Amino acid sequence: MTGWQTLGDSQFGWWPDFVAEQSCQLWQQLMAQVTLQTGIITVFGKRHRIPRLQAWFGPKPYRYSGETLPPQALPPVLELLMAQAMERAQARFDSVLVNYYRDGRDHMGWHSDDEPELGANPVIASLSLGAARDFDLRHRHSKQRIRLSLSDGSLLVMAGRCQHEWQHALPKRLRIQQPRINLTFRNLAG
Ligand SMILES: O=C(O)CCC(=O)C(=O)O
Ligand SMILES: [Fe+2]
Repeated sequence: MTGWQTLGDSQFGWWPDFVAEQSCQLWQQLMAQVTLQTGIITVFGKRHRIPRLQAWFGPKPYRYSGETLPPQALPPVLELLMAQAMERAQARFDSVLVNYYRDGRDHMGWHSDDEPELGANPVIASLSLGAARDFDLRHRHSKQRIRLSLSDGSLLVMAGRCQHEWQHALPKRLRIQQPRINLTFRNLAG
């Protein structure tokens, strides 16, 4: 399944070979141009280290679970990838959240990207490099589940009412020892 697919009022786009050039070259450019940070979230008044590293680039701050990442200009490699992602997704992006999963212990829990600053029906493009990881989708009401494998060089786009109808997660995979980079392109400008 390559290209767009509609499920209810949600659209999913999938391009497994989105990265045409050498993905290891891209990996090296990202590592040279991006400073990764340990994120901290506050849950019930307690501060926790998030189970991955991250970096935020865009004209506005990014707020999540009591933490704020300041605005930061995109480095050249991310400007280029963002332009390519906009063309593919047929959408406008101005920001990117970089997630770095050091190994299969790093993960991301169930959530929707439904922060008000993303707008009503945000288009989010997710580019993956490195170790392939399972990506789970769960319908909020029917509880239907879909599992994708986000492979090296792939682009997944979530559009339409995706963030209302579905939650997603990147589960732990303890056998995986290689790292993975994920870039999620978003639009905060409105
Ligand atoms: O790493 C992934 O594929 C998921 C990232 C994600 O859901 C997010 O940044 O909101
Ligand atoms: Fe997400």
